[in-house]
Amino acid sequence: MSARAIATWLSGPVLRAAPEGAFVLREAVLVGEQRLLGEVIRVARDEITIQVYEDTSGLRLGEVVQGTERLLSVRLGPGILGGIFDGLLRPIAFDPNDPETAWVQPGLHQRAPGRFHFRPSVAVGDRLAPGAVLGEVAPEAEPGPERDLAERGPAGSGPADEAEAAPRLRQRCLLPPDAQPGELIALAAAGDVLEDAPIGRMRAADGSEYAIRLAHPWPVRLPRPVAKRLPADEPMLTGQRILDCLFPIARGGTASIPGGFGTGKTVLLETIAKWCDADVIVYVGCGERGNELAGLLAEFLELEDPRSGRPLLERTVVIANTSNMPVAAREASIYTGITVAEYFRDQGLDVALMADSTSRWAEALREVSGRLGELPGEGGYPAYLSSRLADFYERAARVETLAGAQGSVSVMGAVSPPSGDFSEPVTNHTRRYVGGLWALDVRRAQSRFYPAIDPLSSYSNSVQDLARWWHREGCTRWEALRRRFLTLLEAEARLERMARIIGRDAMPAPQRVTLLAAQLVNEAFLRQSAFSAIDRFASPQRQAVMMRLIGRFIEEAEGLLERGVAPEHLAGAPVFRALIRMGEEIGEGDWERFSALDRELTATAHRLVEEVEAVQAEQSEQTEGDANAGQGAA
Ligand SMILES: Nc1ncnc2c1ncn2[C@@H]1O[C@H](COP(=O)(O)OP(=O)(O)OP(=O)(O)O)[C@@H](O)[C@H]1O
Repeated sequence: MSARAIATWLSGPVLRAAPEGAFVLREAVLVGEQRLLGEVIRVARDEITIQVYEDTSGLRLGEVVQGTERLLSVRLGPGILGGIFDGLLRPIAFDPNDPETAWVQPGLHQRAPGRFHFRPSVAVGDRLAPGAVLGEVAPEAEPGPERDLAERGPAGSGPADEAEAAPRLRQRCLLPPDAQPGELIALAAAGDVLEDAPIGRMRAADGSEYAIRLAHPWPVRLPRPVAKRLPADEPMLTGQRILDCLFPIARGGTASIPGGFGTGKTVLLETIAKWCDADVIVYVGCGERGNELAGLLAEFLELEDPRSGRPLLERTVVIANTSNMPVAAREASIYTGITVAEYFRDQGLDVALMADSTSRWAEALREVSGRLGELPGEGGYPAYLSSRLADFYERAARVETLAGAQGSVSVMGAVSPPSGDFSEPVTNHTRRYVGGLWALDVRRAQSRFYPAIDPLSSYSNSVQDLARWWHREGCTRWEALRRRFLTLLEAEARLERMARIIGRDAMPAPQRVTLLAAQLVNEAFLRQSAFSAIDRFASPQRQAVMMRLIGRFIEEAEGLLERGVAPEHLAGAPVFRALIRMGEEIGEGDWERFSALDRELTATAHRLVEEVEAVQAEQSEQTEGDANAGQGAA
């Protein structure tokens, strides 16, 4: 019999209750007649404290709190993919064409079990370990050919311009990771089944039997077990040049995106969600404005998956907890998001999780902590803020699953520091747990330079590991060019100050070359509009070609300087303008135009040298003539 308790104190989403029976920490509870979902967050001898994840406005003292004898869990199953949920994985009503639901509506009911086509890959009599693959699952409506995700195309192969859509992706059904190992004693034949209906039976070593289903519950705060963690040595490609080439993260890596108001956090996360080379996208909208999220959902509904030609939403899970939804549920949405991501990872998939914004989650922690009367730490946040952030980011990894497949969860979290102050606690603590920092700069955003990532305060810890990948892909100079670009950008920051004082023209020629090269790196490479039809995505091949071309320009500019060509001559040449515009104008696969640009650069360099040599020859002829004339006169 589950325990019950009587509410004795209420404050917003937090309540205290006198227990009648034993509760355990993190147990899910149902509060009051409305059976609002809550979680036990503190257990004392004669009092339990509960955080309620739903609107508590109607609650009164004396309400009954019913224990459930299980930890706060979500039901994971194939029906999640393509869905839009609240923080507790209940479906959210959203249809942009229906004015009633065009606004994100909080979910009130549990997800109804979906019907799926199950094709077993094991047989009765097989001995199965936890996490074993039982078979494949496809949507009932579309039993046609599916795409096996293990057979996915080359990494970052870019948008599919072929008109025909690839088959829908195929999911796998697993024995839950906490199931008892044993023998499969019954199994349904291939056919359509409800997610919740038994598809077979297992007999454990102790003789006990249990049913297996397509869906299984999992406690959100408990990381799902894996066989082992693998080194993160493959990039998580985003299609954004500044990220993939200057501040890359690995599959299974983490990045934080701190940025002041309106600097482009949401657009950047959305762009990555659309173009990154993950199999499954989990997008957690945590405490963001409802209309912003509704806009994102409407866009996702329409968006075609560049990899398959199918709707992007089909391989996306959106977990939305807008600012008008109960504040405590932000915590649930973060843990639910990462649990869902791990569920797909365990099927041998690469998952990218975007959380926008972790600051709203931290604010929720602060609010709940305040109501609990806990001693406030830095910035009013609870002392455990740092460990909560660590718990979240540490669940990102590239792993070998229990079934022996490889999968990964990469996590990218936006941080919204008040007044853009990066020394505030959430930004500061997050920095300690992430492998990459993509710092958004207000000045860049104000000058509409997007993505507004500041190359001087951003970093990546994975450069050396990923350089080997670029090398294997044929871009052997990736690391050297990356270093060159960053050195130029640093030098530019120093020289700009001097240029403002004495004027650019008064600077020595080598410094003017540095400024010119840095201008090209910025304008041709780092600037990349999320809304440009051609440039919103760049494949690694296109990034490598552009990187090499800019590298060539820098070498030519330096070589020309030695031959006496002033940088202004190069800046005035049509090839410089063409290079600046190449991202906007030369699309994927148009390698011939890039080669033509390369040839034009060589031709321009020759022409400029010839011109200078002609002038120099003319000058020396003139000097000689003057000297002869002088001698004659003497
Ligand atoms: N990569 C980009 N390409 C083109 N435009 C961009 C890009 N990033 C941001 N913008 C422009 O900047 C505006 C603000 O961006 P966004 O809403 O993402 O900022 P934010 O940091 O999420 O804001 P908030 O602090 O309100 O959450 C966008 O509406 C868009 O016009």
